[in-house]
Amino acid sequence: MQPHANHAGCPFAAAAAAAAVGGAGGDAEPTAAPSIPMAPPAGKPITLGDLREFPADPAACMMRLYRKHGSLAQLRAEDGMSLTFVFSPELNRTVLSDGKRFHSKFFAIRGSRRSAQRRVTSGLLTMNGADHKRHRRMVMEPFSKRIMPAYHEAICDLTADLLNDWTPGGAIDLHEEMNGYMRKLTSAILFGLDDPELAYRTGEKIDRWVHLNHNTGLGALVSDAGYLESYDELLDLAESLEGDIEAMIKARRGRPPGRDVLSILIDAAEQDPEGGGITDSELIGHVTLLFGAAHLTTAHSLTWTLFLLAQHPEIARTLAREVAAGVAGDAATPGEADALPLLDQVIKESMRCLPASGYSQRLTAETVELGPLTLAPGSTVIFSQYVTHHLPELYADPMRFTPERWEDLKPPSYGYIPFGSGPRLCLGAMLATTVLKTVIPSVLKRYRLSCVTDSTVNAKIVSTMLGPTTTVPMEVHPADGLWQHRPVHGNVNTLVDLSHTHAQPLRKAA
Ligand code: HEM
Repeated sequence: MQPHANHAGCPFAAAAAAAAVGGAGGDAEPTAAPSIPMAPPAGKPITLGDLREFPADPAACMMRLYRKHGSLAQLRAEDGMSLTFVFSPELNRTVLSDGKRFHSKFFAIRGSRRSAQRRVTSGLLTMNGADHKRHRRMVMEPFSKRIMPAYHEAICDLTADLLNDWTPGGAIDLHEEMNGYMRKLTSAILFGLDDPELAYRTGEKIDRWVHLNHNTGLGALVSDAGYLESYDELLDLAESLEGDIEAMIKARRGRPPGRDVLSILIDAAEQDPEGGGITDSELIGHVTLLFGAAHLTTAHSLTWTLFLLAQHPEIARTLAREVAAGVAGDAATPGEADALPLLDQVIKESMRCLPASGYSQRLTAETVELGPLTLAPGSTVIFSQYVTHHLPELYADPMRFTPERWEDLKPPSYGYIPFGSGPRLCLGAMLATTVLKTVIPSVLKRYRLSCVTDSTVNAKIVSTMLGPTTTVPMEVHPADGLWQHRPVHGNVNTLVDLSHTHAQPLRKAA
């Protein structure tokens, strides 16, 4: 049993924070233990401290390190274990574009070699080099542009169901609504619409499994004896999950090709021009990863975008007008959505201010010199969307939600990375953008949302994903254009500046 192990550079890296602190393990190259310095070596961007500061509050910890050291920083513990952070576009490029020296590693808990846990964690993120390249080409297939219309139909149907359940004058927890919506949508897109209940149940299991991976990782980190129990539960759940997905693979093989991701993947694997295809256990790993990668990231992005609109009434009102003028039916067609400039700016700005993927990480595959730092093989290097997106040299007044900045802003490459960049660029970016560009206009066509006065909205980067840790209470009103700013409490105010937003001017009305 190996609950302490390594992690992936992905929003799905459920136990990533814990694993990052756990350091190299699993089947990684061992990290050489450097001698223990009593004070940081002079001239090096090193802070000596407790590595648990990082998972305790990743955004605050990274911001502290950035303020102290600038774009390269290392947090080093007394025992010599360290986490190295890069924040600038140039250093992001160094780390993200070089898959040979900077490996992705799936999150900690891989299970023993023949366990179901090992197989469900055998997705793209455990692969590097030629293996990753070959599998990525096959896994890419269901996310190509020509397949998007099939998903758009499912997105519209489920959006209509969601919005039919809201009533003007009623209240919702936006966080819960968006999570539930994305669980249904991800299940439908991945596993098909012909057995939505089985698809949804499997989705629920994957969610639970992701959650347990995180808890088990953290439990191991803080030496909580309870983690052993959750580790057993995790292994049981992995077996049950594997059984469900195996049954679905078997059922798909007996049928004409379907339009869900699983069917397209089975097909792509059978036609792999290089031969080799995808084994069933690799398929199980890919599908589990895809679910985890898609669900919470997109749900958080939806929640943050609608929350930020409710906090910025001028922008919401102008966007609602743009939508009313540019969308003929209840839901925007892809063509209509692409012709809404403010919608595009709002989504870009929301993913800049509150990026659903707050950081990701790599492991050095060999000794690497990074500025004045020498990193031994197996060292953890973290890059952060949250910090890079708040660099004042890239984004004026970075704490403010200002969609109109995107009218003429062209950040340098690797300076705006909500979906990562380089050889591991998010495969679902187009799908996630289609979801955002369909759901947001549909909500605005039917409703106006306002935050509940004096409610508390807290947020944190958990398992690499920046999402709410509380409810996000909203009042639902008819689409009457009367958007109002209602202040909220909570630490979301430390992540994005929500003060005086009602007075914020919008330079150009749509
Ligand atoms: C708003 C929603 C999303 C965000 C913010 C997001 C973000 C990211 C980021 C930052 C990475 C790169 C991680 C790294 O370099 O370590 C990534 C990778 C990935 N994402 Fe997404 N993602 C989203 C939605 C999706 C969806 C909908 C899917 C698929 C259904 C998906 C599938 C993947 C996969 C498979 C990878 C790994 C690619 C590889 O290693 O080659 N993501 N995502």
